[in-house]
Amino acid sequence: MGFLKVVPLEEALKVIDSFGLKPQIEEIPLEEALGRVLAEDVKAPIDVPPFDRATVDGYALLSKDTWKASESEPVRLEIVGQINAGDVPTIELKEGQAVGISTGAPLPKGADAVAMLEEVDVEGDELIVYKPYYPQAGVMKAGSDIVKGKEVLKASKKLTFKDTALLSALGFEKVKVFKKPKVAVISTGNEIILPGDELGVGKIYDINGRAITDAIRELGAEAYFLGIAKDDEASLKEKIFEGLKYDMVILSGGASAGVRDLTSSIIEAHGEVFIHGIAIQPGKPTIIGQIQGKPVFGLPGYPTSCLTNFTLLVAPLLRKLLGLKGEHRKVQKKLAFKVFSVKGRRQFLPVKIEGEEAVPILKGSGAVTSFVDADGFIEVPETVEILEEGEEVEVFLF
Ligand SMILES: Nc1nc2c(c(=O)[nH]1)N[C@H]1C(S)=C(S)[C@@H](COP(=O)(O)OP(=O)(O)OC[C@H]3O[C@@H](n4cnc5c(N)ncnc54)[C@H](O)[C@@H]3O)O[C@H]1N2
Ligand code: MOO
Repeated sequence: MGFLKVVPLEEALKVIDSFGLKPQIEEIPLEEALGRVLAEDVKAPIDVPPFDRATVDGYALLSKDTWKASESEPVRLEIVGQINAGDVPTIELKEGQAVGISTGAPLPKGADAVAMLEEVDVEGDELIVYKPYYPQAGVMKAGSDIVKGKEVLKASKKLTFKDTALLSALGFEKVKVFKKPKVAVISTGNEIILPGDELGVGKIYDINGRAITDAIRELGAEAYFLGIAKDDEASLKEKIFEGLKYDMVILSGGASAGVRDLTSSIIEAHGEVFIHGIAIQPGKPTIIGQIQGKPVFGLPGYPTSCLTNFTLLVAPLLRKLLGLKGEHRKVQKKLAFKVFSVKGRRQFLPVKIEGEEAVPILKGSGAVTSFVDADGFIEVPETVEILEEGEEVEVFLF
């Protein structure tokens, strides 16, 4: 067993593209839409508010009746009833009339302003008005918040509570969103145990399973952690086949060329291995294959290699399936100190951002803190061996 052929990153990305996975759309209740990605542009089907409504408790009236009103010469209007929020107004106001109205109630026909309760007096069925009211005073016009037909949300938007509030205001009971891809996650290795298990000699707690599962969830997709497969054919095969219930399978560990590294031979036995080895550092021992038409990724065991390759290979696929647009977020920083890189391998160096500086983390890909402490990574091309202190670098944020 050995690496079949180490290929450039672009070739690995082409293979992933050739799986031909496309975003799927589903309609879900608004109740479940928070955090989901909108699959279509949304136009307002109604005016908001849907009717001219009172913004204060008081009296609806005809503004022109009040234009001559003053403290010394108040205007008297006849009170002809009361309209409360939720009522259907049947009254049509005529000159010289006013009607009691509560905040949120629809304005009756004829009325074009509302006088606040505190500003008027009532004597019997007479309203005494002491100042002029201009048209629309105390009124929120139909469509003044959102006008019918306006585009309010764009496809590919991850819905926040503000967006779901907007959709609710527009009366959407259901929303079209992109389906969440379902991903099976498997850690492999006789040495890997789960938190809660006793830490025997030679054992280590699982990092990759947790990291990948939660990275997938953070993107908005569904992750199913199937636990740890032992380094034997039966155990690995069982977990991989369990994983084929989902849209794709991600394994970590067992991807390099050691004698125990069975992942590649199992994929080959039941499907195809397209790639076994990518010319990047970290992350060289990576497998991309398929079984029963489902993509199967074998990521390296070293945690930082595993997470880097998840970020470079799997996350873009998941983002595409989730309907998310936009490239990796990048920032320009200055390198905090000189670093040496391996010639002939494209390197992704984890860095921490401190102010205007990108500080390289040199603990190696076997360290969990290489990615936990990192804010992102910088790319060093194959041809570059030295990056100088103070050099401008582009940091791809995690
Ligand atoms: N002869 C060669 N050996 C190795 C090569 C190579 O090119 N030729 N590459 C090295 C590099 S680089 C990497 S990266 C590792 C990756 O190897 P595997 O993918 O086979 O991973 P394992 O051997 O299973 O594990 C490596 C390391 O990571 C620990 N590990 C594995 N899974 C987890 C997990 N879920 N959580 C935490 N830690 C994990 C494992 O215990 C090992 O210490 O191969 C090198 N060897
Ligand atoms: O490829 Mo390993 O992933 O260099 O650390």
